[in-house]
Amino acid sequence: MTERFGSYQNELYLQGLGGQLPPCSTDATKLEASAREVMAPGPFSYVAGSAGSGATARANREAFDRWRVVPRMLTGATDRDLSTTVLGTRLAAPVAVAPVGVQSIVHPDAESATARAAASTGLPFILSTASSTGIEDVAEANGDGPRWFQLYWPGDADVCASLLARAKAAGYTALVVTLDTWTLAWRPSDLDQSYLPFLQGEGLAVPFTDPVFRSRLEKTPEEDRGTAILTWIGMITGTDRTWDQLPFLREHWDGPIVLKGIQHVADARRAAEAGMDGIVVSNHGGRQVDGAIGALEALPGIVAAVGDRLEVLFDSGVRTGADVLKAIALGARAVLVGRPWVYGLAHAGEDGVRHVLRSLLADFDLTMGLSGHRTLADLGPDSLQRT
Ligand SMILES: Cc1cc2nc3c(=O)[nH]c(=O)nc-3n(C[C@H](O)[C@H](O)[C@H](O)COP(=O)(O)O)c2cc1C
Ligand SMILES: CCCCC(=O)C(=O)O
Repeated sequence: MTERFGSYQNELYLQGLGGQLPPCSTDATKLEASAREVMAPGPFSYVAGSAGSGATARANREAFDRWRVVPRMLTGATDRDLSTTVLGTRLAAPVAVAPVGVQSIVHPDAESATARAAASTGLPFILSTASSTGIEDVAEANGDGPRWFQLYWPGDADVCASLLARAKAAGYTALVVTLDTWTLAWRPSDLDQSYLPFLQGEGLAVPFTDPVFRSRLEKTPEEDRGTAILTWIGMITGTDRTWDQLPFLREHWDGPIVLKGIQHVADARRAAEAGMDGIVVSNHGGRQVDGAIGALEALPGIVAAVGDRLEVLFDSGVRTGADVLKAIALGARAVLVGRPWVYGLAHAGEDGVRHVLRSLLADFDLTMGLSGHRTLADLGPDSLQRT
């Protein structure tokens, strides 16, 4: 499966000849500034914001800057193959669309637009439990595209089992269990505006369409949206989870299971001992623990400790093709990308998401080639230098 992602560069130049400009910047580091212009203040600060002082979000970017690519020449890298297999899913490139909740606050087409854009670029779409579009509706929009399901683990075991059964039946092949957000962090940008996204718009379709969740309510979500939302938030936050509870997930999910939000080597080892199929080294894009290490700083040690026992994925701060290259060179099997495509969604719905994803892939493809790497297997610590 060789795909020329870099050809998007020519496509954009040619479109320019016809007077057509891209729907938003091709530079993900500029998208935040332009998204501020097109988004309402509450949704913008929710998406762009981070925990506390923002130190962790900054550390994520600084961590990428500390590593530099050392290009090689005359390696035959004009013909590249970026494909790989991640969690049993064959992918044209090692990139996935990170789970992001309540996308209806960003664009009315919400998760369906993102799921279509992901499918058309061949990247896995990861549906958040906190989505504004339901499990089955997103699966329909995603069509034949690869899709995984992200779980905020509800305290109510029957509700959890019901969500997992629906996700499985709707063709989501891997389960991504997010551990780092069992309650929301101190997020001053949201608090300054008293803005809680879950209370906006039509509500949360994943639980609202679930028969078991609905059976727990005195009034339906249609009759009393506020109580339904608060009941749901109560179910997915504050529950005391420990390592010994992971077998429950195995009992109810027969595909690959990945733990998202791992930063400590000891936790990575525990995930491997618990028989997990993978982990996502992530600090939730700096949105949870203020003052945490840059996520990329955690990656090499974790790969050294467990890389031969489970698949190590990575997110938090990926913005450019070089960032993808660096994370893969440091041992990640694939990266997840969050905010950049959310800004694409804000600018131009499905087209905006597709543009951001295709731009990242093109940048990655060209950077791979120009630095002399033909396949992902060519990447390793030798490709980088720490500055
Ligand atoms: C607006 C927003 C909502 C998010 N919602 C979820 C979610 O529902 N579930 C989840 O596991 N992670 C969620 N995340 C975290 C992302 O999956 C991912 O870890 C993070 O965005 C990666 O960092 P990046 O934005 O720097 O790429 C959210 C992130 C953002 C920005
Ligand atoms: C409890 C759902 C939290 C959504 C999320 O993950 C985020 O805002 O970062």
